[in-house]
Amino acid sequence: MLFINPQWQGSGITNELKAGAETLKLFFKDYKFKEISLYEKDLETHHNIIAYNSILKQTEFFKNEIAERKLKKIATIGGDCGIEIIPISYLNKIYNNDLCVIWIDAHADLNTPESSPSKTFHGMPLRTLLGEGNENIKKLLFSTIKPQQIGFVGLRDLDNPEIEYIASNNIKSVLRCDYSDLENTIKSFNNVYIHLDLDVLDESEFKYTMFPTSNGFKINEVNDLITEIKQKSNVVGICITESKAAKLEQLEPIRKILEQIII
Ligand SMILES: NC(=[NH2+])NCCC[C@H](N)C(=O)O
Repeated sequence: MLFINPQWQGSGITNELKAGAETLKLFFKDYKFKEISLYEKDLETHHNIIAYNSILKQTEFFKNEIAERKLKKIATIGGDCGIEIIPISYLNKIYNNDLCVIWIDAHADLNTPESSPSKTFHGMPLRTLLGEGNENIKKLLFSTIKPQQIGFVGLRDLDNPEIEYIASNNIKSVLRCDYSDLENTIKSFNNVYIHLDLDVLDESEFKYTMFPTSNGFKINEVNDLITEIKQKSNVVGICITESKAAKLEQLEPIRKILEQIII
């Protein structure tokens, strides 16, 4: 099942990811997808999270859409990375924690509301999934994950508390975009979830993200990695986030990657 979740409120005060999701809807117009409704009121900061009430509501919308279907696989297009807390916690629950989460991203998204420098929720979803963060948001999770379930690929813009969390919890983090570096982590589980934030790509390859930066991966490298993970393991979930491309032609260079969403 393919979901399009245009949640942008987790990325801060501009709604460029909403336009990004509109473009992605056009890109995927021939596929059957379900769009998650937006709730764009209540954008004030509470509990150290920008647009707190709106994020709570959107998370609830997504949760309800997933809870009423008996899905074994979930594919999602964002929106911001904050949407991940629902499909990952759902799949982790139905596969009894036998789920490896491969997080291909320039950012670790491991902030708590207190440690976050920006107070934007898209920097917090993984820490939330690990069971820390805002209580009301945590109540919406289907389950929580453990640090050993995570494999980071391509982190290059971290906050100090994230660096400390990764080190003290011994989380696997590789800097090359190469399956062999991840093989042992993936093979410890029977099921895999792939998270792809498009900002892991080098800005010269794709710049339509909220944080385009240099020293990123090439489109082909990321596409090959996803292909290999799909060939060698049971991918039960995938999500692609943070595109603000406002025109279809801006998505053309990443067509192959976007088509990987079909699992
Ligand atoms: N999903 C993202 N693009 N996250 C960016 C997070 C940036 C920064 N680490 C923060 O927490 O504010």
